[in-house]
Amino acid sequence: MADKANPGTLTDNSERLFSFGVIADIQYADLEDGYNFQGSRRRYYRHSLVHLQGAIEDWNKESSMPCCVLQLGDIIDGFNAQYKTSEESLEVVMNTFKMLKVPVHHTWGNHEFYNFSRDYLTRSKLNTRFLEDRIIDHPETIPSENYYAYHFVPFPKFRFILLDAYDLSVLGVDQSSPKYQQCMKILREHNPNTELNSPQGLSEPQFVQFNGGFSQEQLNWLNEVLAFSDTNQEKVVIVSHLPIYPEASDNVCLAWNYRDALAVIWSHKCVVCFFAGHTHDGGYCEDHFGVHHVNLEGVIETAPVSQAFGTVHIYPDKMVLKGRGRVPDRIMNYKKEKALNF
Ligand SMILES: Nc1ncnc2c1ncn2[C@@H]1O[C@H](COP(=O)(O)OP(=O)(O)O)[C@@H](O)[C@H]1O
Repeated sequence: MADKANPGTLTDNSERLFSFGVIADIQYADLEDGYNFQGSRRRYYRHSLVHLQGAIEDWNKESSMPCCVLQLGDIIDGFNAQYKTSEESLEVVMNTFKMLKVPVHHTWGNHEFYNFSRDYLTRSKLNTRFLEDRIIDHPETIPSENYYAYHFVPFPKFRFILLDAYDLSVLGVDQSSPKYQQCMKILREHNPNTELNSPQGLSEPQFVQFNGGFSQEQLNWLNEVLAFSDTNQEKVVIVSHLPIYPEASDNVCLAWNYRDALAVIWSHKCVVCFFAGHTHDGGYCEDHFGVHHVNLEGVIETAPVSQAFGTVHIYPDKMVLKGRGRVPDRIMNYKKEKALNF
């Protein structure tokens, strides 16, 4: 929980192109503090809203205003469903986000599905697909309605892709639906435990009920968007609630078919970094293909004395994460041949 000694001295403003904000796992609930399942980490359900307010104040005050904020999922806690406060709590958090002067892109995590069905989410303010950019004459880059994913271009030559890591999941879908049956089959094939949230004894511990995965349809779409970005020499940032790179994450927290997502990403040269939430502890690794995997520290497990959010500044040759509180600063260089000429 140690805060950084010397944040903010990473680089100068001279060649900065644009910036964006990142925040993960707010998990707000109007409840007393609690603990995670293992009882090892305190969860500050009420204070998470204060953390969000602080983050928004900082982003609004930044000298170069971020173009947008990426909310990496789990915006309210699953406990809200138990106390029948889901809609009320979502309203409280969304009203807080209204203070932000720039658009926010909302990702969906497991806690969204503890509180709401997929149909409800699709109709809710958490569906920010209206912020997508469509590529004229390239219909293969338009996502289908079967999953919640889209892409947008906040700055020329930089494409952001928001992925649906619960596209394959038993959460939020009608138990009588074929999709539920298909996903339950996948889960049970990999997890023989009676308690499907338990990874005990699993060779692939990510196959638990609180995770999910990417359908082949979504991966095919991702492949098309990345092919377009390669052809047009774009840089790509990908966002998902679930992480996909084992060395940057707790193995239990990975997307079910993280290898399939990696295979698509690694078959293209355009992806610079992959942001995820879910783990709460944070993590980072640059993979062998030069993709930077950042797991953001979760707001919910951040003590009131600290903070957990960041601003990413984009330069022609790198992205620089300026973390606040327990989010560390990171310099994420593009591979040499990938540096942009501006
Ligand atoms: N090892 C485990 N065994 C059984 N159930 C678990 C285990 N870990 C988590 N769970 C359950 O899975 C659900 C999600 O876990 P939780 O840690 O709260 O997720 P998140 O980190 O997304 O908040 C909770 O209902 C929790 O009780």
